[in-house]
Amino acid sequence: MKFEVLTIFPEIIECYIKHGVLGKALNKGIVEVKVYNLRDFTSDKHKKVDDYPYGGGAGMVMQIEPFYNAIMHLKADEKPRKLVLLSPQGRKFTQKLAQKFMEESKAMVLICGRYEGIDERVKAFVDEEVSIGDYVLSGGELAALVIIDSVVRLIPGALGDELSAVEDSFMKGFLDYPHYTRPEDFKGMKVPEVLLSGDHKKIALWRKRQALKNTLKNRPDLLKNLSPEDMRILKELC
Ligand SMILES: OB(O)c1ccc2cc[nH]c2c1
Repeated sequence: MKFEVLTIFPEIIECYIKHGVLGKALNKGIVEVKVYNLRDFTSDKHKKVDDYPYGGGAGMVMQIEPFYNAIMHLKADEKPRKLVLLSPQGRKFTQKLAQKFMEESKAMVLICGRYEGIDERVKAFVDEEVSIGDYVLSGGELAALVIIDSVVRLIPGALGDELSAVEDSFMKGFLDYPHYTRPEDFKGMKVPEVLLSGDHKKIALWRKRQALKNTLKNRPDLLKNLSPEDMRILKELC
């Protein structure tokens, strides 16, 4: 899987991808990330990427030319790639969309805007417009990193423990169960006895009950299409 990121702050992307799961996946050659500075695709000596909005209003708007030049540069190799614009107006990014991107795209271009937005005409050159959530961000770089991180975790072999990709919350349709590790007693805060019991059946049931309890409390919207067994457990909790 190859990601090509268009941004005016390449260091934001380059710094993050060196660490953790992404760093390991890069070292394994499972994923490649190339970052392009939009300022390298400008034609003036000041490497200008924004200008005042037509029609007036506060802030600056990113100009189309650097985006267009960068996209044409990438497309010159005529290889297929999905072009995704990160934008507050985009469709909501979900685990399901991450799975779709991983399954359908060998290469993705993640286009990061900043300022008050980008020239609307850029959208004529992209395939999708995606938002990671309903909150104000300073730019698309964080959204691009969220997409890269969540898609890479789904690539077979990207994680040391394949199970953790399946165990990650949202994959199962509800939130994760609580996790504990040593020490067993921290200032009187003890690890639940069941986790020390060695009874894997009991532990699995406890974890499922806790996951459903957390989901019911914080994200009841996720509680759809439960199995009859999960529904039975949920009813016990209500
Ligand atoms: O909601 B988002 O995912 C998002 C994406 C890109 C930009 C650029 C400026 N604010 C943004 C927000």
